[in-house]
Amino acid sequence: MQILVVDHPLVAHKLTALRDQTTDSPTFRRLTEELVTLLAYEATRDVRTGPITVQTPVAEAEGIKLTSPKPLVVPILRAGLGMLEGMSRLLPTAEVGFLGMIRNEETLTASTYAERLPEDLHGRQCYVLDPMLATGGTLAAAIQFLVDRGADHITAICLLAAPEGVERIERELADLNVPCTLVIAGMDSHLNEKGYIVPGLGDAGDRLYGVAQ
Ligand SMILES: O=P(O)(O)OC[C@H]1O[C@H](OP(=O)(O)OP(=O)(O)O)[C@H](O)[C@@H]1O
Ligand SMILES: O=c1cc[nH]c(=O)[nH]1
Ligand SMILES: [Mg+2]
Repeated sequence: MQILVVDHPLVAHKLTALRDQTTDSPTFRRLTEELVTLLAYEATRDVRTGPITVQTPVAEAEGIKLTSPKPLVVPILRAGLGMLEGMSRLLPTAEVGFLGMIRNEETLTASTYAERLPEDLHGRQCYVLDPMLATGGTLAAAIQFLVDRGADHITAICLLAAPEGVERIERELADLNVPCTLVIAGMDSHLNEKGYIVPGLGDAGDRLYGVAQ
């Protein structure tokens, strides 16, 4: 897996504000959207394009356009939903599929509770959105799910990752014959005993949407 930590002062500035526990939910949602748009700029460098000629008022110009099939953006509910608007701003013509996944906070095992994706993903580039890559169980399962449906190019966009989670994904998906890139705003220090990213930003879903019951 190729890993890209986006090194930019605006990304670092917004990420710091996001981490701050005094940042309220509306501000957290806005910062998440802004950060994702910045990350998406880097994450879409490999988006598939083809040549096109357009007529300017002056002359013909050679250019490019996004090709078919359209890229598929896959936010992982709940917290990944907070990243969709920021991604759509950059890739408005992409299609969107949904995966609902929850991590059991005792066992730290991820399970899927909802899925609304095309049955056939052959030839599709997929952009997975999830703010937190902690133990890596959720993202590893999501990537495997998309590859099993035929996706042939995966880019995961996360805000924060823990080294343990990245290692797990690299280990579990070592035999994947699909190019896989991870784009993140920051690589944090480690996981604590509860599987939270340290220093992290807390529970991303709760900070976006309030405490789940
Ligand atoms: O790398 P992992 O150890 O699997 O943990 C990361 C997952 O945990 C969070 O979701 P959560 O299960 O809290 O669901 P939520 O988005 O509904 O809050 C986060 O958004 C990831 O999906
Ligand atoms: O630090 C963490 C770990 C998992 N999920 C979160 O929202 N935050
Ligand atoms: Mg959560």
